[in-house]
Amino acid sequence: MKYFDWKTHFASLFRALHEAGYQDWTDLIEEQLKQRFDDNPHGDMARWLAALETLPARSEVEARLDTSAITLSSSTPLAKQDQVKLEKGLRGLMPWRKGPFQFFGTYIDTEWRSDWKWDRVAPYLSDLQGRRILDVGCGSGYHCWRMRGEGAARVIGIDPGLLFMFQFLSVKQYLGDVPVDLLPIRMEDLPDNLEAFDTTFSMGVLYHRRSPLDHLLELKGTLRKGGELVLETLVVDGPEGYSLMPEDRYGQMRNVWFLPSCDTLLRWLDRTGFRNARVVDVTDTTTDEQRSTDWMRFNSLEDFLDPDNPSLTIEGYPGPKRATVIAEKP
Ligand SMILES: Nc1ncnc2c1ncn2[C@@H]1O[C@H](C[S@+](CC[C@H]([NH3+])C(=O)[O-])CC(=O)[O-])[C@@H](O)[C@H]1O
Repeated sequence: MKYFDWKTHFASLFRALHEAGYQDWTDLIEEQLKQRFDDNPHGDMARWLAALETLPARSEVEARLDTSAITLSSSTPLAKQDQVKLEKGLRGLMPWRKGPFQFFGTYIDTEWRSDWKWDRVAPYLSDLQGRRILDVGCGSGYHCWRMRGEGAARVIGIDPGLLFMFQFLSVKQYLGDVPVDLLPIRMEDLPDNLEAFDTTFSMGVLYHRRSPLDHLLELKGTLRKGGELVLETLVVDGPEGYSLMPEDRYGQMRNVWFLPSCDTLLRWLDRTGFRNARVVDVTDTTTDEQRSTDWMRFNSLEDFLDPDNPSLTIEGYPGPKRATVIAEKP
């Protein structure tokens, strides 16, 4: 079994947390990472590590973090055998869901056009320059890179999906010591009331939580006073107070619990102590934004909608519509 040297990998994050006075938090994360990587390693980890190691070394890498595809380039062209290695390594990290990315000319057309979500959210954010940011449920870290591209001082993404972490590392290993990290942990694993972040994002996570109000309270606890919450989630049409709980799956997704109306969502934010909550965007998710590609060959949104009426999910619920809400912690 190949060993992932997580202590070395996360050393600069641990150092930064320690310097910021978060020693308890560091100890807690170290314990969780030890469990994930040493005590109970995922069965595919050796394969993912091998894929990562297959990626060819490159010098003088330049990154563009402010364009629709996170783009890595270098001044010297890739030799033929390195091109083969690059393709093999990146293919070894499939399925690629959140992106897109561009690795030295190889474009990863991910299942999701995550850049479209970013374009909907970004115009409404407080300036990210110099901010400390938490991105809960960050997937491959695509949006974490975009946040850094907007000048964030430190970005921490958390997501329990380990393949996402290896996809994230495929970018990060070319960039050296950048203050952007992805921790493979869940929101519930963070200490309560960290009050450490200027902006916390939770995009695409609330409907996966059985207890959405507790999720909002947990998010509030991560923010400093005056910090900003950016919440994006599935919503349904309906009056204040209304929310849909699917009988079982929603659009074939398991673990979908509450889909509130926008007004209900605003009330939830108000009742959990946020201020100035406002809906800044509501958009139907289309099969142009979420679809199967050469880099994610499983079924996608088109297969999860009613073939006779694509405005409904295959289970007969209203099709996916997502709202973005911004609010402050008083
Ligand atoms: N308890 C949890 N704690 C942390 N993460 C979780 C938890 N439960 C699920 N996740 C993670 O939240 C992400 C939700 S996807 C949104 C990605 C990105 N934010 C996007 O907006 O494109 C949306 C979707 O696929 O439905 C997944 O990567 C989960 O592993």
